[in-house]
Amino acid sequence: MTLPIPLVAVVGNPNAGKSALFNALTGARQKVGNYPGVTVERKSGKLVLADGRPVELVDLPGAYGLAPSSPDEAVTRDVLSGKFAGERRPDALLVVLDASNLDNHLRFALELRSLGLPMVVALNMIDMAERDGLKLSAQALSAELGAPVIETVAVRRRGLDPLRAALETQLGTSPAPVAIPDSVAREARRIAAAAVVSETPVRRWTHRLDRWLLHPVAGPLILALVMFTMFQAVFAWSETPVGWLESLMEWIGTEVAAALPPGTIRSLLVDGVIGGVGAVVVFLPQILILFLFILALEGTGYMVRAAFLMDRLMAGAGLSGRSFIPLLSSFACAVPGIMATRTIDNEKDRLTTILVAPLMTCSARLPVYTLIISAFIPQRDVLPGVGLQGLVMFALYLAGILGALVAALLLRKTVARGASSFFMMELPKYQLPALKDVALGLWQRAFIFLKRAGGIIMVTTVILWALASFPQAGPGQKQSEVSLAGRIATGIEVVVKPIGFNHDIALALLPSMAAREVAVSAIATVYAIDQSDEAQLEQSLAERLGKNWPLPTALAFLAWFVFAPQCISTIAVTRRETNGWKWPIFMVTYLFALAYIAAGATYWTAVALGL
Ligand SMILES: Nc1nc2c(ncn2[C@@H]2O[C@H](COP(=O)(O)OP(=O)(O)OP(=O)(O)O)[C@@H](O)[C@H]2O)c(=O)[nH]1
Ligand SMILES: [Mg+2]
Repeated sequence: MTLPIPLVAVVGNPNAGKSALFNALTGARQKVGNYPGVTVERKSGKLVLADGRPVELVDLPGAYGLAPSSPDEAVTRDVLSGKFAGERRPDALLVVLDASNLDNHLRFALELRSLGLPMVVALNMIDMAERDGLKLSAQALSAELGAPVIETVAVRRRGLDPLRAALETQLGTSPAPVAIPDSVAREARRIAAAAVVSETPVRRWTHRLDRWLLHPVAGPLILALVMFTMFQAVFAWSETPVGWLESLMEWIGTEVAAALPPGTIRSLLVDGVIGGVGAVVVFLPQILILFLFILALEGTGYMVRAAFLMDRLMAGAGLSGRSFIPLLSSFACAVPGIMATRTIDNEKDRLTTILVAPLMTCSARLPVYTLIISAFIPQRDVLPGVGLQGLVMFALYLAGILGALVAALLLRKTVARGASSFFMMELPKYQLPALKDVALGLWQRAFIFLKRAGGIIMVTTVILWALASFPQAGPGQKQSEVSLAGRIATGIEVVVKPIGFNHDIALALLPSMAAREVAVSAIATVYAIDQSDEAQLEQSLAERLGKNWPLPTALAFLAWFVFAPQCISTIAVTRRETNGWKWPIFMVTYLFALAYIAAGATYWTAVALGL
């Protein structure tokens, strides 16, 4: 009687609850070792069957199938096929399935049947499935799979006795190998559907939608389409309300100008406050439309799916899915985004996320992009219903995202080297977004934006107005060149001329460090101060820009704003979150370098193309 005790391998997809079940079954009788040559733990333990026979249980790394895509999965495959040196081939399998995710988990089970080993299936996490309103039939599943299926809740030790009993009957049998079906996914879906006794409609709909929305090919395409539609809407829906706000600002400006005698005070109010800050405020509708989309998508449960889809892409850039939420909130503003990185426990992951967060297009850039796009990009459809302006906006956001992924990849290979961690998220059920949440979110966004306009943007614009108004130009001189601001700009212009920037832009660069929107109010103010004749007042800022700037310059300016660290608050919060000046200085340097190169490349390409 020196036969080795039977070896049973616990197999299944990652997160099926294999380790939880293994622990519940083996209790204290566990041993931890290493698989020779690989850094994967070998956990084994003893289990005593009802008849007193001992069995050795080994907990294998999670895998999605027999074709390995990672070293962990290779260990699992090799152990199962008996090719792993130093490990004997298991005598039976304990296959663990997540009941609430059955169609995905069944794929591996269908492949495992081809091994011809005795098999017992643990239908685990049955508690989660029940909570979700899903009732399954273990018998039906057992009939389909040709193996005993036991319902378990590993963390509550539910179903352990029937599991041991099933192992007892299966051990020693030798089932014939079952060929792997041609379409494993389809067969898995069929079996999963056959095992469903009842299901709440919400769960059924969630499942049906996810089949498309999380599909490896269709999913990312749909995500791109959703984003694309969002930017089309930002332009298409905002035209009328922006027009109203523009007329309102113009009316206030005319009334105030008429009520006051010409002079410094009138210029401060009309050119600085109303002309400058007003030029930013008119973009409120666009910001609200953008956030209407983001909030509504969040409310439906789709945003988490977007994170799930992005996870693979981000892993490719060395970021984990955990970075998604901080990066997503950076679309509103990099400051809360960088603060949200505190949820990332891996230091290198966190640093990388902080360093690339400013590349996500924050809402402060929206007025700048919109102004330049409406001034230079013709308002026409490239395809029926697909506006060119929205397309350019989409491209700018995409450029920021791609820039962030490439930067992350490079940072991960250099200053922030290290392994990234895997992230598992729970996908909520789909629902209609709560109107109240969306309304509240929009109100908050509007409030933040108007507070910025009345605060930092107004203060910076007024300072700029003062610098741009004095000293006053004599006859034949241009105010924007003689003034203090003008002279500073002439100095900056030397540095930015090679990338196609003009005096207007040079003047806007410095004050827009306070808040990016100031790029708009600064140019508006300087134009307002400069213009002598009333006829020019009639033109919108976009119209005037369109006449004064060459197209390559405008495009270079856009490229600059995609990458430049044009914001002091972001630098300050980076200093606070990284405890020192090293990383903020690094960030500012690489982003300015990137912006300079991108703007220059854009300018010279546009010039070469004769635009
Ligand atoms: N509610 C519930 N949670 C469970 C159950 N079984 C496991 N879990 C939880 O699910 C998570 C994953 O369980 P693990 O046992 O680590 O899963 P695993 O299959 O070993 O995962 P990998 O080792 O990554 O392949 C843990 O948080 C467990 O506590 C269950 O039956 N019900
Ligand atoms: Mg495990």
